[in-house]
Amino acid sequence: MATAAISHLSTFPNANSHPKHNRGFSPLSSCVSHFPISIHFRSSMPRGCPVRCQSIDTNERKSDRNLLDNASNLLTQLLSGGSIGSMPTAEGAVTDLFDRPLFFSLYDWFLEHGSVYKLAFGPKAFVVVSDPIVARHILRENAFCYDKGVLADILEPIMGKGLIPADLDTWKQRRRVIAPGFHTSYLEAMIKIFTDCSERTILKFNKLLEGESPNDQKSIELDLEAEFSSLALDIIGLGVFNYDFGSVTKESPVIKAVYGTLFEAEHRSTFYIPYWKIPLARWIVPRQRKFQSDLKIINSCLDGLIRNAKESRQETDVEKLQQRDYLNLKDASLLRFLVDMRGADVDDRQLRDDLMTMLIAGHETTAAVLTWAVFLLAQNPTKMKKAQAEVDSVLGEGRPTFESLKKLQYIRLIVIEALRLYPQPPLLIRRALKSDVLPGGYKGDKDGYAIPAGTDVFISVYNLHRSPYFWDSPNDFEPERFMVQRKNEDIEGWAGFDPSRSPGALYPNEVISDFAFLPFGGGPRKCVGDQFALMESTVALALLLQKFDVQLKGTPQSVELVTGATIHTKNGLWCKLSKRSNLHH
Ligand code: HEM
Repeated sequence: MATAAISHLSTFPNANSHPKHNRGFSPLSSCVSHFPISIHFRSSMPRGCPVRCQSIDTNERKSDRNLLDNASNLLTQLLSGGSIGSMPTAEGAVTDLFDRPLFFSLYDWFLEHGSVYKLAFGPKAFVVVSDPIVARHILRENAFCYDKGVLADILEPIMGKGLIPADLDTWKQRRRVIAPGFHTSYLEAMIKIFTDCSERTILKFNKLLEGESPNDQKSIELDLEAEFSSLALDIIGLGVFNYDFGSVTKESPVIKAVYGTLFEAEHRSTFYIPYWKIPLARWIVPRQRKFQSDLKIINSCLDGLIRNAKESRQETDVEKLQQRDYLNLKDASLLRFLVDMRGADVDDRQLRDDLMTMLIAGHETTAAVLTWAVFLLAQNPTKMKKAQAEVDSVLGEGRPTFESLKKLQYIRLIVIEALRLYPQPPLLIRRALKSDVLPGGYKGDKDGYAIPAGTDVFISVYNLHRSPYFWDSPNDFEPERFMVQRKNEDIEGWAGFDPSRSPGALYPNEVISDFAFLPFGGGPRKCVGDQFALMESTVALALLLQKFDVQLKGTPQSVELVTGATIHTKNGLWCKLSKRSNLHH
């Protein structure tokens, strides 16, 4: 049996001032919970473990166990958690949850207990999955045996019946209508929007550089996480409902309301008691009153946009809609598509839920990808230079197009590698609607593991992406790893990496890797915006590197991680930005 297997994908032959830090909000206000979790686990990273989470000595942890942990495990055995099958159990863990982000602890227990284990947590137990074969079973093969569990409860007040929390009937209906909206001509038109918005950000940086002391100023210090957040907000507004937040350059009540809502989503995902469900809480608790008022501001903005789109409706068949001349349309947005589609009439409330869901789902996730890509590149100057050389040779000083994106292979792989090391969200959440038998997975029980209806499952994408069984040097930043093809010969039930399973794919995905790489989930609930987000990140990163050299302001260790759902920094990604010294156009 091979111990370590395959980490590589082949080349793709066919692939030819953010509210949180500078607008007077709390540092958490930018931290969108795309898919939040109902356990409080916000914390800083362990000292000396900034980027790479290594396993902590098990004995040391066991001796640290305290009463709380033991009591919690006893409870788990006595109550519902004890009824979850025969799998290994991670015990004595509760204190770990408070010291650092949950996904770090889940990684250590994965190495200790294997790729399917039970996490005893007070009266509840969760099954933690870190194996591609088991993930494939839950997400694809038996997908409709699971729903989103606690996630849906938290998101419903914000997203209503949008795709992420929607019940199965609504989901089926809306997914069929929304997914075709992300067709190729739409994505090509979006590249122009990604470029326009990125250029606005770059102009701002240039102005800051030339600003106060035009002669001396060689570099500026900036929180790039905040800047990426503004950029991603502007892009999602234009792409989804043709609304320019203009947040790169200004503040507005709507922008503040968006961040307020995101802040509340994160708060809810990390707070034990859902006090907001108590009658009258929404009127009495000040932060709940603020949340209601933020929602009202966003909703009335979205309602206005829906009204306008409906007034100018031109009803057309889907095929005709996809053939429109997107590059020259004044409004190429998804809202236009959804409103104009023949036979897809929905009430305004549903449309608003759809838009809100995409606004939230597509904003901080993409900002996080850019943040970690820069964080990783800044620590690897040779790779940064290699990326810049690619941008110079493909783009020169020009703007990206769909064609040039195909040639920016290294930039695309940097984006992908950033998503491997920092998946957003690091955990996928499911609840079993019926009893099920999970496969044992690699090195697991051959008979699998029976779980009863109601079992909460975490698929740890973080563990999958850093699994020593499926990746070489799993904690290293190696975008090149995706360019080497190797076949799996040793792991039964896992098909290995094979790009021919997804011909023409610009980016490695879960099909090519047979669920070892899951940045956008998989199966029927897979992200609808994956190509949008990947192209957006590629364009923004390419344009940044075209113009600037980036260094971290402090040490990598000083960048502390926190997570509500996306992995983000505690105090911003402070960088030094200077104009490229090696421009050779
Ligand atoms: C890098 C950026 C992004 C990442 C990492 C990401 C990740 C994900 C993941 C992992 C899921 C599956 C969740 C699950 O199975 O529980 C998902 C679902 C979803 N994402 Fe994204 N996403 C990103 C960007 C976007 C964008 C730009 C949009 C829209 C414009 C979007 C819209 C959605 C929607 C609507 C769903 C729910 C799909 C369904 O249940 O049918 N996402 N995303």
